[in-house]
Amino acid sequence: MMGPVDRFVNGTLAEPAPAAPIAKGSWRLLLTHIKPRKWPLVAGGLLGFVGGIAGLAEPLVAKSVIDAFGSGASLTGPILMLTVLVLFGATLSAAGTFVLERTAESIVLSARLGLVGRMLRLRVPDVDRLKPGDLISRVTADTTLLRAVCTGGVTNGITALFMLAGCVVLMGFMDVVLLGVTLGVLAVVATMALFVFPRIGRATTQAQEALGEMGAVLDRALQAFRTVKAAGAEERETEAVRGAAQRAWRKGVTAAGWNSIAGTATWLGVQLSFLAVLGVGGLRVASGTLEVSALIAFLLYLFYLTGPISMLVEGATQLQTGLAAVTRLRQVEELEVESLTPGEPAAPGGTAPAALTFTDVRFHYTKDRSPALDGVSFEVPAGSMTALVGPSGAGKSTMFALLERFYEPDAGSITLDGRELRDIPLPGLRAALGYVEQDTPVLAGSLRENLLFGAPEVTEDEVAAVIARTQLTDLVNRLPEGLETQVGHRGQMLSGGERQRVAIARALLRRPRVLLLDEATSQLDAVNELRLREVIEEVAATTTVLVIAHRLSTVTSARQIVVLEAGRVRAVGSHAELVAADDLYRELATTQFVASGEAMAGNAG
Ligand SMILES: Nc1ncnc2c1ncn2[C@@H]1O[C@H](COP(=O)(O)OP(=O)(O)OP(=O)(O)O)[C@@H](O)[C@H]1O
Repeated sequence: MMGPVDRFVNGTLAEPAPAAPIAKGSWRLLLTHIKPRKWPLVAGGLLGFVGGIAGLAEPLVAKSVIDAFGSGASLTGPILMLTVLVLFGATLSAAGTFVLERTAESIVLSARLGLVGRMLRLRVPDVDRLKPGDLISRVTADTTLLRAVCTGGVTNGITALFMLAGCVVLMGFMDVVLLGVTLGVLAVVATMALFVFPRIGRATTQAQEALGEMGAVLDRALQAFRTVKAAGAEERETEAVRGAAQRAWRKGVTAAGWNSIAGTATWLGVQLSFLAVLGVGGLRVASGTLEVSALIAFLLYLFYLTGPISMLVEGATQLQTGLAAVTRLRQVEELEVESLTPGEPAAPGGTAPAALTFTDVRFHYTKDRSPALDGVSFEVPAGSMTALVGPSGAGKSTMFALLERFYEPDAGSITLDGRELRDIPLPGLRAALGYVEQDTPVLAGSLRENLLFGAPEVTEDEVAAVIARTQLTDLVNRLPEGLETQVGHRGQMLSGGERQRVAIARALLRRPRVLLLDEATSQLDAVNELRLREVIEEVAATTTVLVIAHRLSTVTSARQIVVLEAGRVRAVGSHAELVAADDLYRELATTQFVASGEAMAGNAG
């Protein structure tokens, strides 16, 4: 069966689809991240604000120091006060910055934990569609963008709004007409900003998407590291990563361009207001309706306004960046996750072998493709071995995927000991099934970690018993550090046969009621072949075994063999019966099963 990684290994990377617009729900999602930490954010903002006001008072105190020079009064008092004010302002500002940054880090952490918590519980069809590298970049890079929105976006924005409001009120006291002129000019600038901000958001989303693509290409190259080298594809893969990196750069530059337009427009707005106020104010002074001092004070306020307006623009920009990130987080957060709360055991019977039945099971991966399973019915009796055989693409792995409920059938019924699979809580169902995949069944880490992967609580005695059952004792004795030996990325340090038996041992340690075994297609040497056969036969004596068989030695030891072709059951029977009665089976047995013709003839006879 094709895994999610394979799906992205084909072909070169296409240009990403245009960035999804920032959806309305993103605002809500941004708030849900920020809301639980609103008080620390307010506290940090307030500390910074008060620190800033203390800074504003410094010139006044400095003035009294200078006045004291002139009048010959003692300097100690004013200097002491100035020192206290400087220290006070600096301490408050530093504390404010720290509280803000810490809160922002906490928001990033909780967004990451939330995503990570969902990631491994996503449903298989969704992960088939998404690229692993892109998912990783959502957890790492996109969450980081939330930091800026919390520190700059929210707090700067709120502080600036306060300052702006204060300033506008004071300007209104000075002269309402001039305030009208100022606001008129600024309104034009604000309208322009409304045009620019969504573009900053869109460019940021595209930059993040390109970054995700870069992660995806890197991931596929590292997953298939040996293949990349063997195929001499280093340069092409590097080029693909480079392409994605450059796309991220281009979009980053676009965002920077819009950013600078927003900044310049702000500056221009204030300058234009200044000219307009100077013109209108000059006329009013000339006509005697305004005092010169009021005009000067008004102009000073106008310059003071530059600060909060710039902060506001910066805040709005950062808000757009945060929204872009949140939009990408939201795409993952909206995916359904599997319910993994521990449920009742799969069915009464503890670890006793279970029977399986498929009744008229139909299943499509996608609606535009022909069905992978098209009315499949057969039974797997408890406590014996059933082999599934059929040409490539017949639907064998799909059956395992439906049994594990990675996908749900479109129609028909699958039961475990008479109980519909969909009525069994997922953890219980998966605990009842031991699943050995065909590819990469061994993970990086020690041999012990690999064995205990699905059952961390088993005893040493159980581990020893399963090692003996799966004929791994020699291997463990041979390895320099026994069970503690590191097996390398995907178990590279073990042979194919050993990997398969380690995976079987891992599945058995969960004491499954049915073992689903997707046999490796690779050729094993005679010793490993014999061992595998003995292990499977031994397991089948006490557990139900359903095996996707690629070896003659396996099919000949199966109680029954189910022949699949193009999603349908073609025949069911023993090896001898099928060799006699089914053309396809005979052909598979002579040409496809991994074994010599002599063995086949001998077994068939
Ligand atoms: N995740 C998937 N998404 C879409 N189509 C898929 C997916 N997995 C398998 N298929 C398709 O479904 C059909 C059955 O595939 P399946 O992997 O079950 O075959 P198989 O009998 O196990 O083949 P093989 O022996 O080569 O592993 C094939 O046509 C395959 O291309």
